[in-house]
Amino acid sequence: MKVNKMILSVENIGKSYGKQKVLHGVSFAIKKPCIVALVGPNGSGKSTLLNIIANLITPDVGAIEILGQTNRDYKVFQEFSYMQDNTVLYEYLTGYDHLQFIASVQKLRTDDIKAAAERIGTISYLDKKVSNYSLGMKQQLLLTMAILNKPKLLVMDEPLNGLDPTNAIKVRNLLLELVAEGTAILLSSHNLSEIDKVTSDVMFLKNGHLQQEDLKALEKVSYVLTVNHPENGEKILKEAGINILNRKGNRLTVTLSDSSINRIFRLLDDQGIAVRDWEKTVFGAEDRYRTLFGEPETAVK
Ligand SMILES: Nc1ncnc2c1ncn2[C@@H]1O[C@H](COP(=O)(O)OP(=O)(O)OP(=O)(O)O)[C@@H](O)[C@H]1O
Repeated sequence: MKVNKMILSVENIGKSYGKQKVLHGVSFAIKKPCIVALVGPNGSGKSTLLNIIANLITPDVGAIEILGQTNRDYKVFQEFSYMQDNTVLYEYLTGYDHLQFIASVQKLRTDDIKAAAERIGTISYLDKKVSNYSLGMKQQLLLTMAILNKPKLLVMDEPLNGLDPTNAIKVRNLLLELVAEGTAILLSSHNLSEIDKVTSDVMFLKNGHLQQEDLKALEKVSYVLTVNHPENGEKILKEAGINILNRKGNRLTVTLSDSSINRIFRLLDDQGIAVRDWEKTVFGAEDRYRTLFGEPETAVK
């Protein structure tokens, strides 16, 4: 019988730098090709965790397995890839030099370099030195390096950094294509609206503790209604059991689980309250981040 191997297993990882405890008992698993996002404020330990997974940092406690093998076994690197930030690039080498180095260490073919570079769109500038690359070109070279070995697990530190909207769309599409081809992706990002577009599976790192959530399960639809009598409107909706998130000026924010917006319009209309405008929003990664980390709300217009 064929036993399906876990793609990534992170078990009880703890790490301190001197007296500062950065990660506490972090555990999670990725069982199938999908995109999982790691989110947390600056200094929350995201890079430390990714570096531990890639065996660049040794944890104080805990164990990592990639495709059923310990991450200390060099063989896992044939099926694993880690895209770090552009500080790992050598300015005085060309893009091709970087790819050739990986290909020779991993015993890949020259054809693999060409295929990866064509796929990402780096082929036209591979013979230029990295010192001549823009931020976006460096990011694309890092991506080409990351997919060269057709990894089963791809870990990415801020892959959406420094990309213009056109390239951000390309990278998003690439990530979704890779998942369809059987790659599991763990990525850290500060770009919460980009995360919302590729996954609802988000892990939040807060004070070294990990909280894994499926945002789809938490998804709430809310409506901001502009009404002529907000106080009365709030009272009527509350009495009808509708959850009012807040009232600011003449705007009421209501969250809906099973009630329909038409019921709300009817309730208000029956009492002579006019809805002058309304806007629908869906609870996403950014809203969850604010709930957890208390970021200030966007100013109400
Ligand atoms: N080598 C090190 N020695 C001492 N402290 C370190 C070291 N590396 C990281 N730290 C500290 O550990 C904490 C977590 O850092 P880490 O870089 O993992 O966070 P991060 O979430 O990736 O941050 P950012 O979003 O800013 O990249 C920070 O307080 C940082 O100062």
